[in-house]
Amino acid sequence: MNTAMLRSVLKRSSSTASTASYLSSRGFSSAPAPERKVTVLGAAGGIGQPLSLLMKLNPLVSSLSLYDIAGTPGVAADVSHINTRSEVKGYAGEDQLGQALEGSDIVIIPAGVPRKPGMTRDDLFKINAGIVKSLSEAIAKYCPNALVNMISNPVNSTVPIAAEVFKSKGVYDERRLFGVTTLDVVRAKTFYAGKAKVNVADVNVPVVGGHAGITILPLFSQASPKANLSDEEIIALTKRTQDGGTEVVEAKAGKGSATLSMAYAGAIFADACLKGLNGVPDVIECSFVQSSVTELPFFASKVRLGKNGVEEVFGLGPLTDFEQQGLEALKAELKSSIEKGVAFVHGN
Ligand SMILES: NC(=O)C1=CN([C@@H]2O[C@H](COP(=O)(O)OP(=O)(O)OC[C@H]3O[C@@H](n4cnc5c(N)ncnc54)[C@H](O)[C@@H]3O)[C@@H](O)[C@H]2O)C=CC1
Ligand SMILES: O=C([O-])CC(=O)C(=O)O
Repeated sequence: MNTAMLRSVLKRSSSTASTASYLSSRGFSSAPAPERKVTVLGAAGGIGQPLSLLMKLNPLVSSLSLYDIAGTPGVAADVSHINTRSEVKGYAGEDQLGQALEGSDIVIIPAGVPRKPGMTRDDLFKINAGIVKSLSEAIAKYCPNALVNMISNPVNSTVPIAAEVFKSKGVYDERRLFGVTTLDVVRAKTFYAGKAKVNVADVNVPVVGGHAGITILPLFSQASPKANLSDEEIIALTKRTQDGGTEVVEAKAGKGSATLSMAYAGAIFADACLKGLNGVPDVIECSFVQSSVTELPFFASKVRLGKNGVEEVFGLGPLTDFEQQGLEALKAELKSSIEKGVAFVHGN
């Protein structure tokens, strides 16, 4: 995939018309893009490898730093031969983590264990909470101003863990911490396009709430282009979006969870963050961020990305009765996942 092809892929998947028009009419190919360092933590993993590939294809990246506990020299050597803008460096093991992070504008975190059939995302907490805590401590030390894109599950808890670590180190800026929920949006768009028989490239669907089971709430009433779907079809689409991760976990039958679609979604979200940092106007994506949209301290909704990360958190807009019920139903689980993350950092 050359730069033009990548741009066309990103254009097609953009959640906003303005982002799409930026890509088509105001791309950085003619004007030099600023230097940007992107670091992937967990770069040798199932998500990390294809995500590193996609970030290597992104012309907005000048330096690509690939870190894992092992295996990164090979991934970095491989990816580094691709003839695109960024310079690639691989770092393996904790003593190289500082170097990997220093000067990062964006840190993407797909480090941690994935689900096996029968597990919930919360079952990953035991292992991943500790991984995310120690990586967040390193980010606080080496690149406290970076935008953090949290992919590691359970996102509903790992984002609050990172927030508490950053607070404890005195570097928390709520505008710079994101739970990556883009895969929920990617799925909602795909499933909606199939059911509504519309061109998937034209589809937009906001997905709000969190990133696990019923906390994933797609707002199909706000989907565009409009389609005349029955209540039963909307219920089925909602359930399929909520269970999208489990669908992949079961199909992989013990060999992990979504990696390729997640790498794609992670690349879309990081690209949006880069554009925001670079001052591109009206870059809007859904993300799990600190929020006052509901009474919960973190919540996924549409956000506007800018030079400092989150510039604006959008409200939910008008909801149908079905969506309103879904919103009320998700709150208890999301609240307890957030509290579990906070409690983990404070040792209780
Ligand atoms: N937010 C989302 O929508 C999604 C999140 N995920 C989550 O992403 C995570 C990663 O999934 P996969 O890539 O499939 O798993 P994987 O097991 O294939 O890769 C994880 C990588 O993390 C590395 N790692 C472990 N501890 C580390 C540490 N302390 N520092 C740096 N790297 C470390 C491992 O060495 C491995 O290379 C899982 O928690 C999974 O549940 C997966 C799909 C979607
Ligand atoms: O389902 C999982 O465990 C991985 C994930 O978050 C997703 O695919 O949405």
